Amino acid sequence: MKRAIITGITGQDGSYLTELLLAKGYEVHGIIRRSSTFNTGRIEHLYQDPHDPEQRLVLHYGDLTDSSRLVTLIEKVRPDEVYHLAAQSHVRVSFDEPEFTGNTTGLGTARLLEAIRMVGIDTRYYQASSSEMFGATPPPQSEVTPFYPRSPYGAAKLYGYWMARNYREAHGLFAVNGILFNHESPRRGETFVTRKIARAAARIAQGKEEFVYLGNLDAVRDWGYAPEYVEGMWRMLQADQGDDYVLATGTATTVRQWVQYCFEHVGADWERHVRFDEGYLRPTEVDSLIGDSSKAEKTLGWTAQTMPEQLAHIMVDAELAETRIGEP
Ligand SMILES: C[C@H]1O[C@H](OP(=O)(O)OP(=O)(O)OC[C@H]2O[C@@H](n3cnc4c(=O)[nH]c(N)nc43)[C@H](O)[C@@H]2O)[C@@H](O)[C@@H](O)C1=O
Repeated sequence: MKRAIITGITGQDGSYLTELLLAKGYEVHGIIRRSSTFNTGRIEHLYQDPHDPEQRLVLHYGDLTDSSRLVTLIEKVRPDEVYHLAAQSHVRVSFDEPEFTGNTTGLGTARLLEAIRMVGIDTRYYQASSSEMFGATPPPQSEVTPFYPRSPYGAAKLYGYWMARNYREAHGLFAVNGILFNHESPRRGETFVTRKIARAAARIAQGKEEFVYLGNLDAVRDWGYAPEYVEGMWRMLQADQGDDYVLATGTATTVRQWVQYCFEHVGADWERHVRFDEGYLRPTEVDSLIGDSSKAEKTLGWTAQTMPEQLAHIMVDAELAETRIGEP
């Protein structure tokens, strides 16, 4: 039985990846941060009885700022595969908390890689790199596009990217960078723009809210469906050697178009309900991200199946179903 460690298991991607790996027969070890409130909502359906001998999901407390804990966990689990997904992942927040973002998203990666090297195990390592690393470089962006990060988050991710490459080249680690463009789902955090809008459209249609406050509607993003992207992560670690891959749909959508997709789906006029709040603007914006994932298609046989408009409908439908629960 293969064993995997996932950092960031409680997040959107962590939860879909856990489902995928359990279905493939893996034993999955997740690292979670201690909190006084429950933070395991996205994986609860997978983690029912810790005393069940059939239970193949094991959770461990740990944190990316705690190197000795990372060493003991790697030593204890001795994973065949490590998926490093944990990060302070909110771009806007990274402008307010640049040091924390650098410490977790950037240095946290160095701590994990160094833990693997210190324990000396033979494992395969997935680094959650990001299209934010391209920042100001115009689209289309591929594996050979120069980087120009425009936020503390993008800069921290770029450090992680180069650390993973360095461990591959200097220490012979099977390390992979998955340069993933935005990928969304009903499990997306509620402050990211796709989920925020899908949720608002549903609630406005149900008469629970009247307005949604947004920042820049002109930004262009390449939004794909998260469950397909975690399949791509797994494929990267099954390849013959460690390499870097872009995963994207190749489709450009503005935030405004996303608003239209969501509001049209519930039959509401978006212009009556969307208001501007400058608090959601960023000091520097990434204007346009559109990925070219032809290398992943050629090498891994991976292509995005769900396109942005269909994705918007999936997310709005999930919100409508969710908000109806418990209604009289
Ligand atoms: C690949 C990359 O993908 C994500 O980063 P992001 O693209 O910044 O995602 P977002 O959903 O926060 O913003 C998308 C766009 O939408 C604009 N926007 C307008 N109005 C609001 C607004 O009200 N809220 C937010 N959040 N954004 C807004 C905002 O200015 C930006 O242009 C993370 O997963 C990150 O971890 C990652 O790696």
